[in-house]
Amino acid sequence: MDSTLACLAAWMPRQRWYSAKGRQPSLRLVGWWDPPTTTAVATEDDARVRTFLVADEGTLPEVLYQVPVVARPTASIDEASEHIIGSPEPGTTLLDGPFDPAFTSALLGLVTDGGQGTGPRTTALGHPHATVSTDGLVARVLSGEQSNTSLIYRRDDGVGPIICKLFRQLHPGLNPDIELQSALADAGSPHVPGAIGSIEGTWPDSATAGGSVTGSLAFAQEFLPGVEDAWRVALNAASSGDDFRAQAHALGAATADVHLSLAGLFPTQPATPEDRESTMVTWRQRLAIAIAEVPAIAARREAVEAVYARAAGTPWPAMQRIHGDYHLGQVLQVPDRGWVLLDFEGEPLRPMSERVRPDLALRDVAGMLRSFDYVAGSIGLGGADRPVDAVRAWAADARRAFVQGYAGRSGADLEDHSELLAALEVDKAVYEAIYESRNRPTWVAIPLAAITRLVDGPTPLL
Ligand SMILES: Nc1ncnc2c1ncn2[C@@H]1O[C@H](COP(=O)(O)OP(=O)(O)O)[C@@H](O)[C@H]1O
Ligand SMILES: O=P(O)(O)O[C@H]1O[C@H](CO)[C@@H](O[C@H]2O[C@H](CO)[C@@H](O)[C@H](O)[C@H]2O)[C@H](O)[C@H]1O
Repeated sequence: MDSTLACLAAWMPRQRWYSAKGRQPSLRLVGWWDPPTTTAVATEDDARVRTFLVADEGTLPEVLYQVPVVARPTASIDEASEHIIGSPEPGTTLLDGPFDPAFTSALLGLVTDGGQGTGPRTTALGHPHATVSTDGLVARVLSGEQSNTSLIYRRDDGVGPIICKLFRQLHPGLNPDIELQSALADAGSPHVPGAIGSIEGTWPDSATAGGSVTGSLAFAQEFLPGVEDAWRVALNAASSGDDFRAQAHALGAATADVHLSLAGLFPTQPATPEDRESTMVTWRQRLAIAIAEVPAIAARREAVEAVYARAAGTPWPAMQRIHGDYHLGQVLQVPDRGWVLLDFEGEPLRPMSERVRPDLALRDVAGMLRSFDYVAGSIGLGGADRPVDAVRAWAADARRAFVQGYAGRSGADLEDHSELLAALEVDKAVYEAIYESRNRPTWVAIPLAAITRLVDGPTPLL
């Protein structure tokens, strides 16, 4: 067992989903679950599928990771495979589960047919949400920069594609990605993919002797094939100088639609003095972390605090459930359907307990406004042919059109909340500075420049 943990500890730091970049994990085994014996995997005798739940005690608070592995005889493995985790005992090799059909078929079976995976004081319960045919579906791992691991299941003829997201970091409670998107899809919103099923886990609670915790392990949705995400669409448009105003306007309207739906499906509440205080505390704590990790921000500390103080002195709209980490990469452009939103998990750097609370819908508006600036910033970083001023003008146009689309559909007058929106934009840029310094240090210049610009003279809304 120890050697399995040692294999995982050596391998995890190289994985995109591992959050403590640059540091070896200090792993404790919390539990594991094996798929039900009814799934296809049971018939493959030389593959053993096991999903480990391991806590990294080297971070505060500790992070609980979900790590599916497949053990196969070493003799049957291609040594050059990129998906080898290690060899815990002579003759056995552990492989990264999402790249092995024994795991991917077991996962799909649980999500679409139901059933229960089990291990010591650990279970994985499948909750099918829609009836789908899984005949002939073959899995591949979605490549790219992701906090989780997503598998796309499809047939050669393109029939029935499904995407199943395996949550890598586990938290108690229903994951907001499942909670919000399933509710929106069931209410008939065209702005999220259809829900197909999920897996709920129960594992030992490290905080209470003998206690257990229940939380989400995986979520499967309709996969929308052959579409581009809004980041790619916007980047192409900005690089070639194409007009993006109509698309940005429609994106603003779709965002407002989703906010209106969420406000109808989940409770809303007026922003109490306690809500304001806790938001201010979060803003200040985030600023302190950002200054510690990106010292250049220190020179702007007072100016940032002044923006926060101005926002605190204005009326706030009601709080409601929101997307929580809204940016262009979270939206797909789908022909004949319009903009479709994904990934309602909230900001990965924020504690889950905060992400599931009612929040300011303007936080999402601010997130998308920052994203238009990122388009310009990333083109600038890449040394593009287009003049910087032209790309900045493109971003300003997109910003205006998005705000108009949002205001038109929601009926909200954003000018009434411009101080609050400015503070949320600054807070998002502060978050991004932390995120980039940890994950993409060469991009940190984008949020840094934005902080300066935003505090020196707030960007006009329109
Ligand atoms: N239903 C879907 N249809 C098509 N593509 C999708 C779908 N869901 C996710 N994707 C693609 O997968 C990427 C990652 O998904 P996301 O939910 O944002 O994962 P993560 O939580 O790992 O960031 C998205 O940016 C999108 O390109
Ligand atoms: O998609 P995730 O939930 O993993 O979000 C995290 O990563 C994003 C980067 O992939 C990051 O977004 C930032 O970069 C985007 C361009 O790559 C840009 O469009 C966003 O506006 C910017 O915030 C996101 O902040 C982070 O939480």
